[in-house]
Amino acid sequence: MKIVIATGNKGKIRDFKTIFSDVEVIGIKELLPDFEVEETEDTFEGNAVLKAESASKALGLPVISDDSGLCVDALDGAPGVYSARYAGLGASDEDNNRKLLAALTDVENRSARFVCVIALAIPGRDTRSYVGQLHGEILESSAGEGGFGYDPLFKTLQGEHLGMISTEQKGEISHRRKALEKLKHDASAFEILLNHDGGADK
Ligand SMILES: O=P(O)(O)OP(=O)(O)OP(=O)(O)OC[C@H]1O[C@@H](n2cnc3c(O)ncnc32)[C@H](O)[C@@H]1O
Ligand SMILES: [Mg+2]
Repeated sequence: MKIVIATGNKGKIRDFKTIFSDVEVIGIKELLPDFEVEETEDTFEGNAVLKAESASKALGLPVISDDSGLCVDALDGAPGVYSARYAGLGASDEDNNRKLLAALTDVENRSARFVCVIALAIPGRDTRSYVGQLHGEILESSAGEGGFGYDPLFKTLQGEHLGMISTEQKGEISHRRKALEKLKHDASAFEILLNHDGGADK
C-alpha cells in the first residue's frame, strides 16, 4: 500500500511515515521533483485543497496534502496560515522561531495551538478535508532539538515538549495524528486512498 503526500516538507513526511507505519509514504517530490503550488488562500483548508487537487490532477491518482501552522492567541492567531513564511518568504525554521519569541517578549498569555488540515483529492470526486488541533503554550526559549518547525518552542497542555519527545511520541498526540484519525474514520474515502497504486513505479 502506498500513499502520496503533496508536501515538500521533510518534517511532515517523517511525521506521516511514523503515523502510517504499515503504509509506504511517498513525498510528491519523489515523483514530480518540480512540484510547487502557490498557497494563495487565507485558510488552512483552502491551501490544503489547492495542494491536494493540484498534485492529484498532475498524477491522476488519489493524493493527500497537509496545510498546517501555529496559532498564538496573544497574536490574534498569527502566524497561522503564514507560519512557513512568518519571517519572510524563504525563511528558515530558526528565523521563524526567533521572530515568534521576539513577538512574545514580556507577553504573559502564551497559549497557542497547532492546526493541521489534511485534504484528500480523488480524481473524479469532491475533495474532502479533516482537521486536527493540538493545544498548548509557547515556551520562553527553545527546548530540545527534536521535531521541526516550531516544535522546540511548544509545550502541550499535558506538559510534553515537542522538541524533546521522539517522533513516535509526537505521532501519538499531534495535530497531524488527529487529522489523520479523522481521515481513517472516513472509511470509504480512506479505502480508495489505500487501495490505489501510489505511482511509485512511474
Ligand atoms: O506546503 P508544504 O509543501 O506542505 O510544506 P510547508 O513547510 O510550506 O508547510 P505549510 O505551508 O503547511 O506551512 C506550515 C508551517 O507550520 C509549521 N508547522 C506545521 N506543522 C508543524 C509541526 O507539527 N511542528 C512544528 N511546526 C509545524 C512549520 O514551520 C511549517 O513550515
Ligand atoms: Mg507550504
